[in-house]
Amino acid sequence: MTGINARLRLQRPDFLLDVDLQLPSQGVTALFGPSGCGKTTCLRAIAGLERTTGRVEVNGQPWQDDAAGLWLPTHKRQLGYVFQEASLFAHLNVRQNMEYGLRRLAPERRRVSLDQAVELLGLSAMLARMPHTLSGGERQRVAIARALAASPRLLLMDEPLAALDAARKAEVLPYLERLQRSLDIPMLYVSHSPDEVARLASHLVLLQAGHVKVQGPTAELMTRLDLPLSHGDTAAALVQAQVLAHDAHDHLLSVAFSGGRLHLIATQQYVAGEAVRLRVLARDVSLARTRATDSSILNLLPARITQLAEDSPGQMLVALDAAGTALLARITRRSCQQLALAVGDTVFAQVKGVALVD
Ligand SMILES: Nc1ncnc2c1ncn2[C@@H]1O[C@H](COP(=O)(O)OP(=O)(O)OP(=O)(O)O)[C@@H](O)[C@H]1O
Repeated sequence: MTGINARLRLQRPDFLLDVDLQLPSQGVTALFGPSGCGKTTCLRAIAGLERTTGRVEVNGQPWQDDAAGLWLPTHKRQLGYVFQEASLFAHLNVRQNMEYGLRRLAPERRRVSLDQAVELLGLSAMLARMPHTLSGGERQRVAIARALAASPRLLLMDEPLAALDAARKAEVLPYLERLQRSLDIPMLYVSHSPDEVARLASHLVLLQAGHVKVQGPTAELMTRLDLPLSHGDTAAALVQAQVLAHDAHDHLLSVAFSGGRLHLIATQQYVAGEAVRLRVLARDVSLARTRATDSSILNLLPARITQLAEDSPGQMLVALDAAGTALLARITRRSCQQLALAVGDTVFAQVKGVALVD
């Protein structure tokens, strides 16, 4: 069976983990939830670092099956584990650190070469450097490359960016995005950051007090008003679109998606037909009853209201359906009342800002 299936149960004095995870065989799945909900425990249990009852199967390979009396120790599970802090060997340089991870790996099990890992994480210029001479972000890139070079069948990442400052995070994130595009190794990624989840994960598991609250495609769960990701300043919708044209003079990229056309500023060149993923923040979307013709806003989309909910005092969230693509708008309660918005109404979504995700 393909995919990752993990049925895990662990009773601690004050905590019960009881989850049944069914994750896709490719791409990044984010494990998201409040502190103490069991994210790290899940990862450790899948890695065999924590003994739980249940069953773990990774793309057809059983790692644990209580019914069959099977429990593989961690070193027999072909996995990579990246922690918050890169735990590199201080006395080994970058190349030696990476080679260390390969000692146990039989040549026939190699699916990612050392060179490929070096290339993917942009490490070629620092192979001879010692860990203490690297920045936090560089150390973390080495730790990820080391985990990859061991050719894992599953890459487990426990808040790999959490110990980095904003600038270093911004430096490492593109490498992670590249990994999920270039490799077919599934990744399970623990994060507290809605921004990271939106940028990296195609699938999402929301954990709450040791249980799965919901699991499914990220784009879908991010726009459900009954779930936490749709609230707050980072609330956003993900839009799958196709490049129509790129105007190099105005740096304006025009894309098409199910709900119509969007225009955004992009300095990089894009080719017509290219698939792009966009993020539209709820706070960048306002609503109008009629199609404004004298607005500076280029992006105006007809959409149907599917849900309304209070976000914070005085603020409302409006979930929209733009011909099959979910969008979110955050507007004031006053505007909502003045426009007398109700579920089922057709409105015009004025989109002030659109960001390219990859
Ligand atoms: N070694 C341990 N012994 C006993 N209880 C533990 C142990 N490790 C974690 N716990 C408890 O198990 C629960 C789940 O912890 P876990 O670290 O998996 O949560 P988390 O979602 O990863 O949290 P955070 O986001 O803060 O890292 C918590 O109540 C925690 O206090």
